[in-house]
Amino acid sequence: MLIIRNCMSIINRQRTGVALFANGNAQNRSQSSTNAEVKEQRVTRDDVEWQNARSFDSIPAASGLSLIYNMAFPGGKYKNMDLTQLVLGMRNDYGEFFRMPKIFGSDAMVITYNPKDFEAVYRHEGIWPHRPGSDTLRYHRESYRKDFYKGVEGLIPSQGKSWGEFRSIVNPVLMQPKNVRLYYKKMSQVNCEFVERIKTIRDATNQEVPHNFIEDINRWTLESVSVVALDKQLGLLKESDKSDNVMLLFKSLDEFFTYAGDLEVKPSLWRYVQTPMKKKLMNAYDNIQKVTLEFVNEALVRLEAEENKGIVRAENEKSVLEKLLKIDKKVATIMAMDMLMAGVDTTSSTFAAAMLCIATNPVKQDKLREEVMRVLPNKDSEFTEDSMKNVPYLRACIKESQRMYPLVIGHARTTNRDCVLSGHKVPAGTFVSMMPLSMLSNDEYFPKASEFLPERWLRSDASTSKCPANPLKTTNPFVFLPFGFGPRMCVGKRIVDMELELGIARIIRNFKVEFNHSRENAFRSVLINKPNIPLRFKFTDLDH
Ligand code: HEM
Repeated sequence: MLIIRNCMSIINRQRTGVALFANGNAQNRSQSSTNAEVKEQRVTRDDVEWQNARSFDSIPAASGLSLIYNMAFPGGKYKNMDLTQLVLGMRNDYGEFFRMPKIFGSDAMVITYNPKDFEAVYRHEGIWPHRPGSDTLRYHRESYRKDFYKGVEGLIPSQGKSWGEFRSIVNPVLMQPKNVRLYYKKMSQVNCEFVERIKTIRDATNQEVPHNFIEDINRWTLESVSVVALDKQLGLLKESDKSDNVMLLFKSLDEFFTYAGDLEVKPSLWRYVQTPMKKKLMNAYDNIQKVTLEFVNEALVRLEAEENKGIVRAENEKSVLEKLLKIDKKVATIMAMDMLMAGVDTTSSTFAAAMLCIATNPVKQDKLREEVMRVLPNKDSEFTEDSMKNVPYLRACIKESQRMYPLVIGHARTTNRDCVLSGHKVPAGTFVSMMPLSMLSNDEYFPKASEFLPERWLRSDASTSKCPANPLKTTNPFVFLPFGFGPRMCVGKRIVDMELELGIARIIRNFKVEFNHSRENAFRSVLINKPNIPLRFKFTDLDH
């Protein structure tokens, strides 16, 4: 999710005319200090590739003023475009490789649509890749509520190493067999509640869920990520059981996405004055912080009570939250907040994409159900680690839907070494935005790209040399990176895998799913690609 912010902040600086004129605000300082640090650590290259490359200045440059006009002013050709349209429009106008000039205090930036460049950037990113995060969240933590955060940056606005620490804690916990079983059990409970909710909200005559089904999906994803972030179920999928705090958290997470999307993408004066939307966003951040802190305090009381009763878990059986609490309560709270903020709309959009693809491809759905029936013989069977190792078609369906409806429009890094991109010298410290978007639907990279073909992600049987390579396989792995790449790839991937695989399997085991409405413009790019049509799926109960 963060990645898109980075793409956005590139565009944003060009888009928000006023923002370009200012220098010296907290956000700009953070960004430039990162770039300065990178430049200081720079290892000078003197190899043949570097010597032969053309200069940075010879990279075709977009005119800053025309970009500002086109993005921000009435009549500008990019003015009313969503991000996907903007990115495709700019490629048409400026080509596959160009730079945004160093104007009005912003750093020079390079935008590339060339997959060889993606590979070069990732291959040179080292173990601590740089990528700026959310400006509004950083402002909340570094300025607005600095007394609370006291320098703990968290994951989302991370310039530093929080994500490395998080990954080193979370991934081992989610790999311990005992923990995996426990999380499977908890997530299965959430998924069974989701199935029951679908049965309750669907229309009794046509079996379709209401037009605002995305809200129910959001409830499900928040409930699922809370199992990890807060060691707690919130009760959002049931009619009773919801405390005021839970509803405040749900509402504030929704507001965060709406307002941050608006402020970080569209022209806004928020960096200089207290706009009404900035006030609302700061209020949403305050509420997320307050409720998360209360839930973390609750968890501490729970754990203390357990300890007093003599219940002691071995180190390798401790939950993600317990491990984070061992570092520090504040760190645990901030990391939990970030999991909640990064883990709802992202997973909901990806789930919606998968369901749209599965619902509109009945032959693939039948094939998927056959596989699911083997691991879940009954509607209420339990998932086991072994069963989840045997669902290649389910995984392929999810991957293929991420290709057809990608969550993000691109990826970004501030290079920490000199790179040669599209034959040009790009010095360390340059903000590079990589845009694979149009390639995901291009036959050159994905044979029969317009078709939903999960088979392209299945391994051909390599045990026999007679077996031909999969002809549908992508021709370039750097084009499709739904969770990013390298040390800085999505820290939530393991959690997402569990949520989506278990959730989709349970739904396909319970229902035949159809979608009998138009899918035109099914998604719209705001910070991420979000569903743009009513998700009126038809869920028909399976007989057995
Ligand atoms: C299907 C759902 C999701 C997708 C497709 C997704 C995708 C991404 C991508 C592309 C990135 C940038 C990676 C890079 O630059 O290489 C990212 C970063 C991140 N994601 Fe996710 N994400 C999803 C769900 C989640 C969830 C559930 C969580 C939390 C538990 C999460 C937490 C984060 C965080 C904290 C970062 C920033 C990490 C950093 O700065 O190093 N994401 N995600």
